[in-house]
Amino acid sequence: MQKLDDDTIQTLIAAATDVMKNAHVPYSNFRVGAAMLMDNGDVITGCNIENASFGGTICAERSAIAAAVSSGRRDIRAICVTNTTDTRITPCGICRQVIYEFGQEIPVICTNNQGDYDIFTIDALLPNAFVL
Ligand SMILES: O=c1ccn([C@H]2C[C@H](O)[C@@H](CO)O2)c(=O)[nH]1
Ligand SMILES: [Zn+2]
Repeated sequence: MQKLDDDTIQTLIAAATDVMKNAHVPYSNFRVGAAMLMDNGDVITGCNIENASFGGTICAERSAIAAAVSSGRRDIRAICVTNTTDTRITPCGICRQVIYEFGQEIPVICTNNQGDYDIFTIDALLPNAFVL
């Protein structure tokens, strides 16, 4: 896995934490924030967006990826995901598949409300991923 320096990790945690304020979570009240480091150094964020039709909910990770790809950027160097609890959450199965689409070596920084984190490659989180 490519080494991520601690400054970069802290920047991503801060951005993921900040974007949680925008989460639309009237059903679960569970805020999630994602922040991605792009190849050019930009940080692109996303929050979860819930829907009355629960299956229409978009996770923070896919929200960030949709924002990046829609603006023509798809070189994801790392993705950080955080939440407001003391659990270091990992991306759901759908998000793992979507992250994998943009690179099997992408580091996923999984953090909690204390700033504790674990880092896994997406390949480790989604072994034997589906590919076309
Ligand atoms: O990695 C995750 C896991 C869950 N959620 C969201 C979806 C839903 O709004 C809420 C509860 O599942 O958390 C994310 O955004 N990312
Ligand atoms: Zn998800």
